[in-house]
Amino acid sequence: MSVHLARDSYGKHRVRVSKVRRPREAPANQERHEFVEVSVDVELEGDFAASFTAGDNRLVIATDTCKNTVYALAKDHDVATIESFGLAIAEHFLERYDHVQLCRVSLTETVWDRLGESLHGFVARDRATPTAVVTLERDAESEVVAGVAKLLIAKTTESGFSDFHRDEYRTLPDVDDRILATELTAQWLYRGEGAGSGGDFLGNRRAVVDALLTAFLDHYSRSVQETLYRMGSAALEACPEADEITLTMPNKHHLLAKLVPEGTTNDNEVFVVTDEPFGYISGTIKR
Ligand SMILES: O=c1[nH]c(=O)c2[nH]c(=O)[nH]c2[nH]1
Repeated sequence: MSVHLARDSYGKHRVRVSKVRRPREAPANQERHEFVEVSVDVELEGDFAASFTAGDNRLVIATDTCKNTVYALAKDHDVATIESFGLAIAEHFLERYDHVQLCRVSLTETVWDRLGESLHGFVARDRATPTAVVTLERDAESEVVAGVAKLLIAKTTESGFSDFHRDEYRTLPDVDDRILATELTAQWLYRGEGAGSGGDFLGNRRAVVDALLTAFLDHYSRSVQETLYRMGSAALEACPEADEITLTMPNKHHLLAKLVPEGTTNDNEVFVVTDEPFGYISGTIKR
């Protein structure tokens, strides 16, 4: 039997690093700190086939070395955005190692919000997580996919679902007033110029998330599908540098509860919240 290595990559995942930005103008407990935390996945492709097929490790940059590199770069970089930090990491691997052909860096940020007015106290936000996937390949256009995950949003009216396909399997009635709830994931793509280290990733991120949330609310939703398309279109309008955006919007169902005693009315007030099964709607909108 003849086989060959069709594709390979390797690297280190979940390199978790935090950074305190300190002005160093006063004692630690009297100066205002900034605190960021990022989980980084580094993947390399290049001249590594021999390590798979012949046990030849000479060109292998150990995954442990990949991990050390992330910490080393975190010292020199301000980690102002995960997009720019990801670019710095990917650029390092391509510049330092001629035999690396492609470096993909995937990052997830744990956002620490300032605790009140404290100089150095923070509380973690476990929602609306910023994400980024940076892919740099030799002699190819750079690509940065910025995103947000776990953005749980709901509206308690201005949503319905009716006039959908009728056949013998359908039991769901038309409804013109329901809860629309979803855990939004959005990923928008920058290519070429827009994917450079000079990109305004933070400003664009704010504009995209703002546009998504505004568009979630600004219309009567006839379906998750329609709302997804309107949200994605608004995001592209708000961020000219992004070429396309992919949204996934699982339908977090809130079903009208049947109340006892028999005959009690439920005027759209009490709902059964179900995790499974759930509707899953996704779409990519391009310019
Ligand atoms: O917005 C919706 N889209 C669907 O495709 C669908 N299917 C369903 O059962 N409820 C809904 N709601």
